[in-house]
Amino acid sequence: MAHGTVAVNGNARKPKVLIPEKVSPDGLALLQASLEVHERKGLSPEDLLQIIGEYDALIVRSETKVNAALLAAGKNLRVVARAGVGVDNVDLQAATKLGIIVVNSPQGNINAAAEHTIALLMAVARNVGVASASLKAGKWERSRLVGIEVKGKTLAILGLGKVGLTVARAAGGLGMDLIAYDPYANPALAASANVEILPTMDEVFEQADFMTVHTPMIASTKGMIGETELSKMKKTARILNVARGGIIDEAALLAALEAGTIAGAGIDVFTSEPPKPDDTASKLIAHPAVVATPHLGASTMEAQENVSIDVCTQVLSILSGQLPRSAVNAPIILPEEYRTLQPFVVLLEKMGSLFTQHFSPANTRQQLRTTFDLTYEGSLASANTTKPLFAALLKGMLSPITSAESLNINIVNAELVAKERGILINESRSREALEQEGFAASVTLRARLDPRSPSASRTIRSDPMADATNSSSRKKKIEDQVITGFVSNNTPYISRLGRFTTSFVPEGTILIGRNYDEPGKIGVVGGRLGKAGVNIRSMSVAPIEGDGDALLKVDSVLESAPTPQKEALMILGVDRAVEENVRKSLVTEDGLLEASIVVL
Ligand SMILES: NC(=O)c1ccc[n+]([C@@H]2O[C@H](COP(=O)([O-])OP(=O)(O)OC[C@H]3O[C@@H](n4cnc5c(N)ncnc54)[C@H](O)[C@@H]3O)[C@@H](O)[C@H]2O)c1
Ligand SMILES: O=C(O)[C@H](O)COP(=O)(O)O
Repeated sequence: MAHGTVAVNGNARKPKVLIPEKVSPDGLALLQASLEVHERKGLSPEDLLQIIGEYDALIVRSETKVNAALLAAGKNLRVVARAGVGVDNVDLQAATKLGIIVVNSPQGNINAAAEHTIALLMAVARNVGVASASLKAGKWERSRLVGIEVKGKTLAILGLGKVGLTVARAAGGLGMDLIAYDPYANPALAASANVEILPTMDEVFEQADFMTVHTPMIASTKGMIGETELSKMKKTARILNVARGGIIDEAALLAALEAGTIAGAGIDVFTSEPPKPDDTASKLIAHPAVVATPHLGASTMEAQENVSIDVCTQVLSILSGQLPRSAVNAPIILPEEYRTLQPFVVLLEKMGSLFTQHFSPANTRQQLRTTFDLTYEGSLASANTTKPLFAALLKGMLSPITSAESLNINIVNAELVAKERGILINESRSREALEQEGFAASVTLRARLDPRSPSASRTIRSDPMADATNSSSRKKKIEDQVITGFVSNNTPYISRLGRFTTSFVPEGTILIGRNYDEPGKIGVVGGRLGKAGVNIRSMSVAPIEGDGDALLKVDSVLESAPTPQKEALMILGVDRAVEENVRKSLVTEDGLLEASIVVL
């Protein structure tokens, strides 16, 4: 059915859309012809709950709390559109369960957020806020309000994604030197913006005259700038946050400003918005060295026009049965492919996430590899399409480092997203039968060390010989970052991880430990986990792949070990999160050589 009408009790009616917040009229105008558009600002949550049942679409910004109760009351709701990026105010899980598509506008306000960052940068450098307040109070304080210039100063960018790069280009125009920390940044894009990517966060904090934060707000970035990080900054340094409240620990920032260990801050976002009078954020806002704005990053006429047109176009698409451009929770797989590919979609998503978490820079002290070989083996080599598998792998790879709203990956946009992120995945098919292994199909993901081809983000080779021909010349360049998986009885399994053969279900919180293959290791690890209140639910021990007796020769750290020793991998499913100090406590002479925690 077209979006012109929907059938209610056999009677056709125009679909209805509710807009309870200020959304630019430019997009709403697109809806008027075919939908009944109701702009109803100032509704209480109770009012909203009362009327939501009448509507087919809901368009919001960040203030409306689209919680599970509201979604459940929305009997006719097919789409919730967020006119902006952040979907923190939408219960995504509940929406997905109810089959309601949530869309957003991931690009529409990037420039506005970047320009706002530059506004805060200049305001902090030149005391614009204090000076304006002082003048309005009838004072003329020229000597007290001497500022600094930004030209020639070092701007450190934490998170070199869409906003971070736009800030970099503008700040480069102001004559600033640019450095960044972002383990997952696209090096080519960084170089094109004259940004030097530094390998550690410490170096970035030490060198910054100005630091600006543009990471997503996810578990790994929450409070990532605290007392320790701030103490590494120059006393003359200033810090900016136009990303999300809570990435910088507000109490630590206030303490650093009060102690004079940093010189100033420009803040647009807060842990709780609007901050309550007793919140630390309110003390921060009141501090004379702080320039603060009430979450205005996206508040420009242009950005509001962009996001409004973007989401309204998507509302029209969804109501007419088409795939939207930026659905936060859209299905990766079309119904007709569901039966055959769905279990492998799950496997590939898990493999991608496992790759990022296990082989992440935190564990290996290396950057995430950005060129991969993905081989479909056995019956999977004859699949009509591998697009959903490619999309699932990419989604899995990015999920541990990306907020939900930026993770809108589906079969329509996966290749483009990979290209934007600088991730090159070469797909190939190998029809060799796998029957002897006990399952019909498997998938192998292998990271490459060799220089990457800059052109395509997805290439497919169906000739298995192509791999064989090149394999010997490439062998030395390919390192141990390999994962193989298969599906049995609709359950995904990992059968190889790095140099180790294994068999485990990638599900829940898993501790992966590499150790010398000696008695007593499991006892040591189990004891230390037990002491920290962590129960082991499942366990498997994996020898080195292909040759359980192989001696350790490959790892550079261990090459320098006095006598080569056998190694094994310990894979423990645990019942709760393992704190960083507990993980570290496992890496000792009598314990593990290396430990990573992954959540799958
Ligand atoms: N104030 C506003 O009104 C406003 C407007 C738009 C966007 N935002 C916020 O700005 C932020 C950036 O948005 P974006 O569109 O550029 O996102 P993005 O996903 O394009 O970029 C985020 C970058 O952060 C990097 N990153 C992830 N974890 C990291 C870590 N631990 N250390 C260093 N880098 C890490 C990622 O690799 C990525 O390059 C988001 O938090 C977004 O919600 C705020
Ligand atoms: O997530 C976003 O898009 C920005 O933070 C802006 O939010 P807003 O639409 O409430 O201004």
